[in-house]
Amino acid sequence: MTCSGEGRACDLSTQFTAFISTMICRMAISTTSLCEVNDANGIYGLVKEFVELAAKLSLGEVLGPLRKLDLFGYGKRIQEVVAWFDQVVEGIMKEHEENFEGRTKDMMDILLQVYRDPNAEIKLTRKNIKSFFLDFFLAGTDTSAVTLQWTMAEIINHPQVLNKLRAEMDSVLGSTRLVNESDVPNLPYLQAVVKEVLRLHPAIPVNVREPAEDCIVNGYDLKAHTRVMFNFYAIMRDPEVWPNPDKFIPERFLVNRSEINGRDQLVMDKKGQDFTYIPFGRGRRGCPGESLALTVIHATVGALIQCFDWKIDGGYKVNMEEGSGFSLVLAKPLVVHPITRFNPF
Ligand code: HEM
Repeated sequence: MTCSGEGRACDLSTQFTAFISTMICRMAISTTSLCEVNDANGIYGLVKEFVELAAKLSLGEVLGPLRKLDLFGYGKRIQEVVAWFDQVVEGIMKEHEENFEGRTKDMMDILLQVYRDPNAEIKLTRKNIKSFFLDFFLAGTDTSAVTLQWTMAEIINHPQVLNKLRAEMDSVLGSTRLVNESDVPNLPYLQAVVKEVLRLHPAIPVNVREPAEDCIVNGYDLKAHTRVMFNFYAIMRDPEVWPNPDKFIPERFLVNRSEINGRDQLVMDKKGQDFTYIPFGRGRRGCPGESLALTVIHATVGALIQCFDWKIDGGYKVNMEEGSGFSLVLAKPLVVHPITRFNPF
């Protein structure tokens, strides 16, 4: 709203990262003071550095026995970052232990309760809690933020999709109120758009698994502890499964109109319920944040569509080039001009 009021462009990439990081911090530790995206010593800064170093370290594994020498110093730096993260989270834990009266419980309070409970079914150590938070921030922030970027980029580049989304929202919500989470089941086209974005631009394009025992997968013998890489990106663009695999076609997830409540509606197709569609992985180690991520992404995209028109400088399309990093990112930041069309505040 501020960018729109001042008639200036807005860097949605940065805004989405800040938004998701703030949301996760609020849920996890009820504060946002340690979650500034630009604070190198805050939680997000540490997690970001950890990811970058971890990527360099895995690359260093190609050095074989030489990696033990830590030629580039990444191993030493990662230990320093982990020690600093440990210290920051220890501070948050102490603060939660000292001031828990009269507050709504957050995720840290619940984990500390289990840690203190001598009869708890699962014994948690302080280290377990810290590792959990590292995993949670690592896996939860960038993934949702980049999916929001790709979704807005695809919508801006496909005006016919934007018009269809607006028509659906107008018919379900009218023109006087903002979308909220409970509306999402009634917005199948919005769900299909996000689904198609996750097919084309999975936040985690490649995944690694390591079987604990010898096993056979698809006719291949795998020895225990063999690292296997899964290319989610290629699986979800397989032309044998997905016609026009590189095209953005949300309708592929919808079946023909049917009569529901006396009104014509689009209905979600079952497509994507198998191993050909796996943006969140599958099985025991599948993403535990899937429903949280989808809830936030649907409501956020819905609100951005309702409230603004989006213009690119010079009227060009968004550059969809892919960048490199832990998550599949847009190579260039998504900088756009929002023009207010509905202000619910
Ligand atoms: C669009 C957003 C997201 C995408 C595309 C995504 C995708 C994934 C994928 C592909 C995996 C690996 C699954 C596997 O190995 O089978 C994963 C794991 C994980 N995700 Fe997500 N994720 C998203 C959002 C979130 C959020 C919001 C959270 C929590 C706040 C979260 C927490 C986790 C955790 C903790 C793991 C590790 C699970 C484990 O190793 O057992 N994710 N995610």
